[in-house]
Amino acid sequence: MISFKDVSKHYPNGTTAVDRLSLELPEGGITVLVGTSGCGKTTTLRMVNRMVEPTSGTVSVGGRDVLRADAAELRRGIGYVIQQAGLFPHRTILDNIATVPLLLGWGRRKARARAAELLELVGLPADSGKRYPHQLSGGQQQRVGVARALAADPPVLLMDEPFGAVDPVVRTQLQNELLRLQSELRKTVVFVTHDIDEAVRLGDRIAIFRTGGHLVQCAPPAELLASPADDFVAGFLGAERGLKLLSLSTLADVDREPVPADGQRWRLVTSERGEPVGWRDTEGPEGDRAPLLPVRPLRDGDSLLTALDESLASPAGLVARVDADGVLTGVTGREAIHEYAGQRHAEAGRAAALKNAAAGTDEAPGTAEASEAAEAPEAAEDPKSPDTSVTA
Ligand SMILES: Nc1ncnc2c1ncn2[C@@H]1O[C@H](COP(=O)(O)OP(=O)(O)OP(=O)(O)O)[C@@H](O)[C@H]1O
Repeated sequence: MISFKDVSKHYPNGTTAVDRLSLELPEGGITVLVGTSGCGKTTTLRMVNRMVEPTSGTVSVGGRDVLRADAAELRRGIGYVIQQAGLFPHRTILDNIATVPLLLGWGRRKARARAAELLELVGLPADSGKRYPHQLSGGQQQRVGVARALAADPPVLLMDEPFGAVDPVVRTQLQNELLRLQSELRKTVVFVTHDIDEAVRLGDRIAIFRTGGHLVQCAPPAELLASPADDFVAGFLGAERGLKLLSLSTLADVDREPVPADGQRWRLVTSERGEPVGWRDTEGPEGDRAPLLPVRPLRDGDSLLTALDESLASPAGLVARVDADGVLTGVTGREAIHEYAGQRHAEAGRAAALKNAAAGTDEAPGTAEASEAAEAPEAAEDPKSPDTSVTA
């Protein structure tokens, strides 16, 4: 869908912002560009909609060289979201969202109706449409920015640090919203961030750049975490790579074990409806009258990192697992989580090794050429990216 072939961007002052970049961005997936400040992420992003033109090489969208396209037409097919949303201050929220449909000549009524639909899609109340940007919170403005970018249903969405200016709680909400929207809309998204945790959460693939506009590695998050190409990537991913890898898996991936039977030390006490209410130490001096210790029941969709945390907090070393109604369905122990984490790590590492082997020795692991060369069937699957799954 989007492809960079040997693309460089040199500015007249001698700066090389992007240096011989070759990269294929999978259709319908989120590719996150990360790297140190000034490494060329924004320049790369802006070459997609031709806000910046490459000095050499070819950038194409949908098989078409962007330099041969009419710039205005090209941009209508590409949504663009920036930090601080960039809304027009003197237009209402509805009119902000309707900007591109109006430019496309949709007519006011149809454009407004589409804007109202989008307001709902991004989780804003209908009455916020009549307000002006300054009357919304920063997080709400970002949602409007996303709605505006999606208004004409473009196949491509460029997002340049869209959630960089909001607090961590709102940021997590916006990330969840984006993942929800993306599961419905399947846009080809290019997302720039400084935050590696954000990249791991959102990316089907992560491209890591280093100063001077060099792409160092591009791979699914699990593969990057299990097998960083070099010390720079490892440093960028930070400590606790194993834990970050756990955050990519869910509890559904690990088997349930039976709830401890009577006669075992820790009893999981449940309500009449079968909801876990606490752990009781039956071997303590108070026996069956011992006070209950807290339990935090988890569902299949909770991340394994959360599950590991709960297993450490649980006096029994067990996670209480419940169904959608909160009813106990079994438990999972620390050891099982640990064992699964080890396997996943090894699997992702093997996938990266296979890719390197298929690509020859002189390729950095996970660069575009390398990933094309190896579609290994036994590779690790990336849970977030059905379209790009088994990318090896
Ligand atoms: N118009 C310009 N003229 C000259 N140099 C530029 C211009 N735009 C960007 N640069 C330089 O190109 C390099 C890459 O810039 P770019 O904005 O793409 O980096 P970035 O990775 O997005 O940075 P940041 O994370 O800080 O936003 C930087 O050294 C920057 O100073």
